[in-house]
Amino acid sequence: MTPPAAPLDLLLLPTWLVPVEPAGVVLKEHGLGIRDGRIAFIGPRTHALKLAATEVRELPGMLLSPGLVNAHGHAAMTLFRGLADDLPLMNWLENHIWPAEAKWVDETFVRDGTDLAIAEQLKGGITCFSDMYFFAKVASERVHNSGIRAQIAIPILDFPIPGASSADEAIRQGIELFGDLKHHPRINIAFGPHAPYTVSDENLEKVRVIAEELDAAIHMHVHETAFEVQQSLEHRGERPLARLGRLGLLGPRFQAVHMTQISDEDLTLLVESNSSVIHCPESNLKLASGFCPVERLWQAGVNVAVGTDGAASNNDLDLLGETRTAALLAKAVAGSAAALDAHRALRMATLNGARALGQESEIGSLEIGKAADIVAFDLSGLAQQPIYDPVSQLIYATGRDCVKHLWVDGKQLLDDRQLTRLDEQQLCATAIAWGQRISGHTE
Ligand SMILES: CSC[C@H]1O[C@@H](n2cnc3c(O)ncnc32)[C@H](O)[C@@H]1O
Ligand SMILES: [Zn+2]
Repeated sequence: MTPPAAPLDLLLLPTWLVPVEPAGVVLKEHGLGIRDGRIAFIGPRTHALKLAATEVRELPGMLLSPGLVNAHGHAAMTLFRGLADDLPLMNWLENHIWPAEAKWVDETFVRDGTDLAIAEQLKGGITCFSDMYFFAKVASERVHNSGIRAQIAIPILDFPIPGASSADEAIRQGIELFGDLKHHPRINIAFGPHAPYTVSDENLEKVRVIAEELDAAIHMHVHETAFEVQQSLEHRGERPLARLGRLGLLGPRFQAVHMTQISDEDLTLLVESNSSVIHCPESNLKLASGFCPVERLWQAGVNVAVGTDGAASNNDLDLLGETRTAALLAKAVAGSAAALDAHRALRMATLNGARALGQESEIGSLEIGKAADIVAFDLSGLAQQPIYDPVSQLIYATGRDCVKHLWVDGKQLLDDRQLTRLDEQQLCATAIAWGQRISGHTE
């Protein structure tokens, strides 16, 4: 006789359950059970109600989906939100953001800015984010404390940055943090060479060797603008992606952020290397950087995920809104209304993000055995009625204010829109104080 299964810790009974895998499926009258932080049951409601469960939550009018994965951002830059708007990339970076970072970014800044970013992301349905910012150890501590999941990419540039006096120093710190956190259940350390125009061949080679040795991901801004490609052609005689290919960086662990410029040769390199592309449409629009041809990449078989980029170039960390922008923009860029339909857009914001971060066996879809990283969207409001296809409604007609509950590893981090582990009022007060200091109102 097989012993009866242990009771579920939690049984969720939503109106719609969208597993994302298999693609295009919407389950009605179904339940999802969680045990020990993992998805232990998905099945018809009638069956679910016969199971022993410590807690049962009816979720009427709600759609349960995998937590959103924000595949690119600079978390602590929340404290620079709105500091330098309406500028093109290099002017924005060189004349505004890098000077502000040199003046203000220290461990306290990263602590407070990362906490603010985590809170904003949890409230927006994001259960996992990728971060690429200074003082990565501090960011990893904030992720650990908050309960969210993250990939933390160690920033590497040829020049001194806050927290590291050289690329060698940054790489050394990265190796140490990788070792410290290699068994962490929610944190992965990656290497983040900033961009082709800020990292030499010599330092890129070092990153390749270390990432290969540790089996770590490489996360990098690539082909963000036409200017970047043109400069590289003028000074090096090759396109940045081709250079990365020549140096051996491309591969399934490579995450190319932006990719607004894609030649036929670039596409072949991405496909053959099985690299992922991280699309950040709102940052690309705001900095007038260009358009990533998502549908062309998708049809060629490239894994495309979505990211917000930092709050200084977006200016929010709203991945649901970003996904809507991505879906709309993809149609305009492809010249086809069928490009990036709502179901594929949701897949891009969940399972593709998980895959880009090397996490698809753990997260990104609601499947038995995966971590219980789940979000409940409330579709009962008037702006969502009537509902023919709840996924269409979610992508095209729903804002992040409809995020009602959220779990990471089965732990509830958002309950009825309230953060369970972070103090929202305190976070606001701290952010306001930083804003006053930075804009020169005090001190
Ligand atoms: C490598 S640490 C982060 C570094 O990148 C800067 N940054 C933020 N957004 C962008 C972007 O869209 N393109 C290039 N660089 C960006 C950030 O300010 C830090 O200096
Ligand atoms: Zn970025």
